[in-house]
Amino acid sequence: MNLIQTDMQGYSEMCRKNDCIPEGDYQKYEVKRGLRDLSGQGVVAGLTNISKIVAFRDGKPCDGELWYRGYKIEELVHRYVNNLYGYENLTYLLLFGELPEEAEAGKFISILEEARELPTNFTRDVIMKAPTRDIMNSMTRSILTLASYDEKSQNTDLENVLRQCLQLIAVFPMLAIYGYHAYNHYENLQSMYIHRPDPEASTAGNILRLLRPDSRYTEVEAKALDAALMLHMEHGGGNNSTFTTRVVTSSGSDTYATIAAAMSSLKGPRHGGANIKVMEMMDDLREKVRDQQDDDEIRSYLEKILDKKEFDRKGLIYGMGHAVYSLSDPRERLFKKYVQLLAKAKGREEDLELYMRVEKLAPEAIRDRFRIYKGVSPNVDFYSGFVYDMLGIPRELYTPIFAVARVAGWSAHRIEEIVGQGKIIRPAYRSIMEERQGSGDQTREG
Ligand SMILES: CC(=O)SCCNC(=O)CCNC(=O)[C@H](O)C(C)(C)COP(=O)(O)OP(=O)(O)OC[C@H]1O[C@@H](n2cnc3c(N)ncnc32)[C@H](O)[C@@H]1OP(=O)(O)O
Ligand SMILES: O=C([O-])CC(=O)C(=O)O
Repeated sequence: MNLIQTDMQGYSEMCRKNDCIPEGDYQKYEVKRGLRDLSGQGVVAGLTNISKIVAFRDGKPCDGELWYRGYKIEELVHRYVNNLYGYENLTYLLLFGELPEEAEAGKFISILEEARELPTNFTRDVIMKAPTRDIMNSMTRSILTLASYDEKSQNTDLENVLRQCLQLIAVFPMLAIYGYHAYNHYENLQSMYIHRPDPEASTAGNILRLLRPDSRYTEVEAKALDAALMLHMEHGGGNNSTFTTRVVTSSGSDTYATIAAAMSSLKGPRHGGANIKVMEMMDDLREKVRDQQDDDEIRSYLEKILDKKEFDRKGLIYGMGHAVYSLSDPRERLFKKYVQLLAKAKGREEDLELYMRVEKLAPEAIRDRFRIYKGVSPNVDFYSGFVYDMLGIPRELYTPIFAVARVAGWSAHRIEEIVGQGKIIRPAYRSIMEERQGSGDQTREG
């Protein structure tokens, strides 16, 4: 161990020297960094019928739009917000392409309820072992281990994959929350309780039920969480975790390995992991900014983040910016309405005011620093952590709750990839390597 540690600095220097690609080479070879051009338009990697994201109209940045299977997200959320089972109805929509009639929705909900069961002793033998604060890792381990309990784990026939996806969708809340309880007990020395899911409750209701010692929650709380799930379920084929799903599916890999890969992508702080980072950043801001009503002081703190002098020194203001959206992220706008309602109900108006100041000041600070051709605005995760906090959900579960929602979108994309019998996804990396021996033909792709 010591030997490994002492040598790391020297090896790192070698990596920095030999892995550095000069910035200008991307322009020279016309390679789009991050597979996107300066205006945020991505390299088109596939076709999908599942959802659509709009950020430009007639070549100009516009307010963002998100559509699931032909329906605007605003319409879907308004339609289902009082239904309590919005997440389940939209899972049906994403997977099968149609909104379910009432009876069909009831049947589908019953299927999910029946599937909400873990193999015998799975909680004791897998979830409780080696507990970790990193619940995304704990869930990923559980997902991979579930394969050992499935006799048809490797079978990629559509019917089997659908069954596996529905089972994973159903048990994701249990993997997340039981993983949290194990961590909270063994690492935080708190009491442990493992509630069984309530067959009469929705996914959102069950998350709150499994989490709380007394299993109680209000209808308003379940509706707010259901709305959060609906907003996080799907975001096109190109987002990092869904693209991972499509890439791994295209190699012919099994459902467990594919979803585990998507989990590993989602947890990154530039993707789904941003929701925890926003909360930590806001804590840091509260500590460092003396007058939280002073815009100049807040702006100066945000600029220090961009200078890598504050917070995690990565230079990022979390919850801001998006790879595709320009003027706005429609999910953030919708979320804000719930935030306002909840903040009033929970007496958190002061916190909300601070969030709204950062929401206004951060895009200005980023715009002044970077040449962002498409504009920068708050994204879906700017407010999501604040909502979860008001619902009493611990931070360790923020990204896992995103995963509970997004596994529906990943499943839809895995199925679309399988039905479409896509080719293996294999883009090229242009090699700028210098040959050191012999002459031979120059290899142009790697
Ligand atoms: C569910 C989701 O995944 S939503 C996104 C959640 N992620 C975050 O909130 C993390 C903070 N935001 C970011 O890191 C970025 O905005 C991303 C990763 C989401 C998108 O990044 P990009 O595609 O590079 O965005 P864009 O092309 O508009 O950025 C232009 C420049 O502004 C920078 N920038 C964009 N957003 C931010 C930000 N929030 N803080 C600091 N710099 C930023 C980019 O790093 C980029 O710099 P570069 O030219 O030196 O590479
Ligand atoms: O689309 C993206 O790049 C990230 C995102 O907002 C999401 O996955 O919901």
